[in-house]
Amino acid sequence: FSLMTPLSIRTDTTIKVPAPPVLDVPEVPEDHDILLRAARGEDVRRTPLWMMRQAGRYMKAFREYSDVIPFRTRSETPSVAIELSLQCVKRYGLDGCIMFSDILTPLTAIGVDWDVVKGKGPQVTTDLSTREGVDALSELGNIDEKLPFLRETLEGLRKITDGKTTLLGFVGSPWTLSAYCVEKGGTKDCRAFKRMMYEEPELAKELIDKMAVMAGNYAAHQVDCGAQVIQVFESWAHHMSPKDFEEFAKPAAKKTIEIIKNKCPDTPVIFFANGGSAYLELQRDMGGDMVCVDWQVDMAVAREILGKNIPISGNVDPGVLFGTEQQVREAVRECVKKAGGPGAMHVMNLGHGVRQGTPEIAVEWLVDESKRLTK
Ligand SMILES: Cc1c2[nH]c(c1CCC(=O)O)Cc1[nH]c(c(CCC(=O)O)c1C)Cc1[nH]c(c(CCC(=O)O)c1C)Cc1[nH]c(c(C)c1CCC(=O)O)C2
Repeated sequence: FSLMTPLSIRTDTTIKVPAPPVLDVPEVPEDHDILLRAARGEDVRRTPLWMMRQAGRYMKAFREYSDVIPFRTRSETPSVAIELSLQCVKRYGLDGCIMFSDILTPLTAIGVDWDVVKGKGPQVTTDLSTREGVDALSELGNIDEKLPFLRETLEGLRKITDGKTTLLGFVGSPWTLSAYCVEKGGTKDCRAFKRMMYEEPELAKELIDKMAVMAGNYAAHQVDCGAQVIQVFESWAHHMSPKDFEEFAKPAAKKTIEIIKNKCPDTPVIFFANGGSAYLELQRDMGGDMVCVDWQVDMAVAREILGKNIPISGNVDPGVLFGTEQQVREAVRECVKKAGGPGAMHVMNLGHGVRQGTPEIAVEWLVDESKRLTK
């Protein structure tokens, strides 16, 4: 799609693809790359912030796209992906801009078919529960050839965000990606993948290992395209016991992180295990630079378990955004205080993604309160 052509998605709807956007937020010299610097553990004057799922359906401006353009078209058309990544940054002045994409996006390049179906969520159609399925996976290969939109999106975003906000890339963790594939989408109890893990542990580990290599190289490619920080999402940590995490997920996530750090030693890596705060002590040695914690653990407890020297990210309860202004502001103040005070090796975030239906004004309160707190 060229930037100026109208993008016809349905016969009854035409949505104009925006001209290349400018990021109309003031440049604050002392905040230049504040998120990047905090993720590296450097001294900063306040706690920087971004939010998981900051680009999403809670925003009216986003729904104008998501109501009419299917997910994959939206995330794989650079001009649209750039616009959707920036909407929330422009509106709220966030310190981080995460590219609009999905953890499933790279699966296409290794021969896995998937889509996001309205009302159903992600759906995987390739069968990866068998030996034949796992053997049939291809190597990631040349990403610029297989997923050309990625470079265009990230390079475009970096040009616009440079000096104003930090550009984040991301990947799914190998265990979560494998589970998504074997479950063929969302799941209540992860039954099919658990069966594979217990009945055929070697096959499950082979699949997870292939995902580990893919995710590491895919993330390194994002850095090559302009991403400044990488977050690794173990989104389904809540399906794991500490033992499962140690045996199946952790070695593979460490391998992904190791690949990224070997190829991009200067790029901070954040590891996030959603629902994994019950085994935070197992996440001290992931090999990344920062641990992001979910909202089920008190920030003071998380800080205690991880120690003062590990940069920490999180963990305001996304549900608080349905509360009053006072409650939102209080939650931010408490989180910053418990993490060690403004700028104390902490990146403010929610403990998981912004929920659908979240009032847009509540996000304004959260951002405003975070930015008010300085050293
Ligand atoms: C588990 C996971 C997925 N995708 C992702 C994760 C890890 C983060 C987490 O733990 O939540 C990662 C992701 N997905 C999306 C982003 C964009 C950047 C951002 O965080 O703002 C990111 C970082 C856009 C998206 N990816 C998806 C949406 C919603 C569907 C849409 O916009 O049409 C968005 C905004 C699709 C998707 N993709 C996935 C889910 C659960 C869904 C929602 C399904 C639904 O509610 O219909 C898988």
